[in-house]
Parts: sequence; C-alpha cells; structure tokens
Amino acid sequence: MKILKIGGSLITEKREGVFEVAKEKEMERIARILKGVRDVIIVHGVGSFGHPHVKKYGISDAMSITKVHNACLRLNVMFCSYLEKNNVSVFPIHPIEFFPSPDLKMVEKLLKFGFVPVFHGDVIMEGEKFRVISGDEIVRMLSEHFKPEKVGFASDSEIIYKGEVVEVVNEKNYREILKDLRGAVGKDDVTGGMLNKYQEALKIARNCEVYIFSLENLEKFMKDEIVPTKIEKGNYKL
Ligand SMILES: Nc1ncnc2c1ncn2[C@@H]1O[C@H](COP(=O)(O)OP(=O)(O)OP(=O)(O)O)[C@@H](O)[C@H]1O
Ligand SMILES: C=C(C)CCOP(=O)(O)O
Repeated sequence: MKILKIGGSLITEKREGVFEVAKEKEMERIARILKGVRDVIIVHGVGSFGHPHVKKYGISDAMSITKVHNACLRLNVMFCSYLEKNNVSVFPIHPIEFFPSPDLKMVEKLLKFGFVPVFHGDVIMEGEKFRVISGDEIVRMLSEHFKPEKVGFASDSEIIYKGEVVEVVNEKNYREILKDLRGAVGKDDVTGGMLNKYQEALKIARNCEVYIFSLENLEKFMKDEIVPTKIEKGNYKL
C-alpha cells in the first residue's frame, strides 16, 4: 500500500494573509488522477484553512481551537467531496478525535473493507495542552505502523538545491541539502514548510522510498514510476 500526502499548497491558495481560499480546479484534477483508488491512505495539508488561523487566533483557548479545527474540517469536506465524485470510498478521520489514543487496528480494518482513510493537518490534545499536528507528521506516524511500499508528498515543488530540482537524495547528499532548506517562503506557515517535510521524509526513508513532487508528477507516482525528488531508502541520521 501507499501513503500519499496532498499538500495544502496544492489544494489551497497558501499565501501570506489569505484565509480559506480553496483551489477547486486542482482538487478536481487530483481527484481525477486518484479515480477509484484503493489500498492507499491519503493525508492532506490545510494551507490557508489552518495556518493563518493559528497565526491569528493561537491555540491557547477553546474558541481559538474551534476556529482552527473547523477551518480544517471545511477543507476536508470539500476535498473529500471531489474524491467521492471520482469513486474514491473516502473515510475521513479527524486527528483531533483520533489522537492521542490512535486506533490503528481500526484503520487496518477500514482498508480491508475497501475504504480510503483521509487524514488532515489539525490541532490535537497532548497531555493538558493542544498543539498543531501537520499532515507531514501524521504521514510519518502512519508509515511507522503500516510500513507502506512507498510514500509520496505532493506539494507545489520538488526539492530545490542551488536553484536546481534534486532528482535523487541518498546517503551521500542528504546532509548538504538539509543545510540549504528553509520553511515555507511568502506563506503563512506554522509547520516548517519544506524543511519539516524533508526531515519527516528522511525518517520515513529509513524504511521505504519516499518521493516529494509537484502535481505534474502525481499520476506517474501513482503508477509507480520514478519522479523527482526521489529519496532512496537509507540510514539517515538527523
Ligand atoms: N529548497 C526548497 N525546495 C522547495 N521548496 C522549498 C525549499 N525551501 C523552502 N521551500 C518552501 O517550502 C514550500 C513547501 O512547503 P509547504 O509546507 O508550503 O508545503 P505543503 O505541504 O504543500 O503545505 P501544507 O503544510 O499546508 O500541507 C515551498 O512552496 C517553498 O516555499
Ligand atoms: C495549521 C494546522 C492546523 C495544521 C497544519 O497541517 P499542514 O498543513 O499539513 O502543515
């Protein structure tokens, strides 16, 4: 099976100061590529349906958490509707309810039943406090349990190093790329942009191949073709 993260930069207008603008044409395009898919877990980012809310309201009281979480839900409903229209048996799983006592056996059963579980970036309760959880972190946690054949992060960019698209990351070059990476540029972002994605991807790549790519390569990734940026399986130390 595969785990696929659809970045918030793809399905929303993720620009500084922009609240809740969805990119419905892209959602439709993604859903058409994923038509009828099974044996996959989808996780989506929230882009302008979460990051600007956290920046504006914080997450230190109940009302602010409600605002952030409900914005994530609005995007989830929209994205899942496009998937449903394209014959994907979506089963939305909301991290605010699922964590911190995740029932992964239930997710296994859902997959066996033919559902496609759909997680998303959210706020979750941890101890006495709430914190933001990124879709990228959820992908890493799920990968540890489900041991997928491969993991893909679709976003608005491959990994760029010194102005060039990185084709392959391996044990030789991963450290120099890591030094060069930044968070999200020109966007409201509270989860670390490409830098955090790359760190999570390297952890996952200790067990399987990982790909970070733009929308143009989603179809190829789903057909098991090699697309840039490929992160080879390796013993990455962070
Ligand atoms: N070296 C780099 N290569 C590619 N992107 C980079 C690099 N350094 C920083 N970035 C930034 O990281 C962004 C991608 O991270 P971002 O968190 O926005 O993706 P996403 O997963 O689609 O969003 P979300 O977290 O909402 O799901 C790029 O648009 C770019 O601004
Ligand atoms: C900002 C919130 C609430 C979640 C962030 O998830 P991401 O868009 O996957 O980074």
